[in-house]
Amino acid sequence: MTGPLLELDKVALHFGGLAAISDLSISVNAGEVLAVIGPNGAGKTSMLNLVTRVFEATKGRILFKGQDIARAPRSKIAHLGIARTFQNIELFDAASVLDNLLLGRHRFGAGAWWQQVLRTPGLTRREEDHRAKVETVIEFLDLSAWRNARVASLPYGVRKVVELGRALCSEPEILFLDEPASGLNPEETRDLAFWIDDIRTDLGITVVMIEHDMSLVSAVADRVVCMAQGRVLAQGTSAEVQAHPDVISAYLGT
Ligand SMILES: Nc1ncnc2c1ncn2[C@@H]1O[C@H](COP(=O)(O)OP(=O)(O)OP(=O)(O)O)[C@@H](O)[C@H]1O
Repeated sequence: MTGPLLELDKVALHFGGLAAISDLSISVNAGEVLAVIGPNGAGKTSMLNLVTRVFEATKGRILFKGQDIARAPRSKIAHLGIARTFQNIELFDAASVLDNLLLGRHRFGAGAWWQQVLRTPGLTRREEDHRAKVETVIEFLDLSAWRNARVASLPYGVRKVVELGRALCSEPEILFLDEPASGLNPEETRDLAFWIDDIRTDLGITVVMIEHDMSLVSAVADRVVCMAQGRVLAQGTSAEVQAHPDVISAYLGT
């Protein structure tokens, strides 16, 4: 594939009279960790909600591997290989860690109804494949101690890891993380930095991370985009973006 893995091309999103995103163009290269930073209300989560089709762009194109997905059905997004986590963790609290992770496999299907009724060998094989993949994710994220625990009983930091695990179970090509470090203690944030690096290096998954914690951004991002008022204000390395005068003014509100 030539060109970026994902490209937002002059995208806009309006809520009534409010322009949450205006003329936004961002490229994501395969294999990179891109951090998106910006002050509150800059449009970072809206951008992610456009790519994952929670919202529909008012204008512009969103190209994933060259295909415009700006108006694709929401149900198609996971099938294309795009996964995400949420700012406010979205898991099934009453279910176990294992069952939540198995839900991450839904894009690969549960088998036709007749296979389920007849318990065909094909279905059994498919279920075994799902279990095996989930076990690799449990090992990768060091979740084995929590495998059978109900999500509701888990500490906040572990729930965040489970949500990351569920996204990985869908074997995405690109993974969006919405404020992955929020609510984590320094040790958990350090673990997260290692995992993000391993997700890119060992699993070959491209990562786009919306994050306020600049220590995490500096530790893992190859490139940083700073958004403000629904647009790109600056982009470059973490050091370049943090030193940019427009970025400093946007954070100071001047
Ligand atoms: N569903 C919605 N309806 C109306 N306005 C919305 C909606 N979602 C977001 N907005 C508005 O769009 C703008 C961008 O919000 P968004 O949540 O994308 O910013 P953000 O950069 O992610 O902020 P934060 O860092 O605080 O999460 C804000 O003015 C917000 O109030």
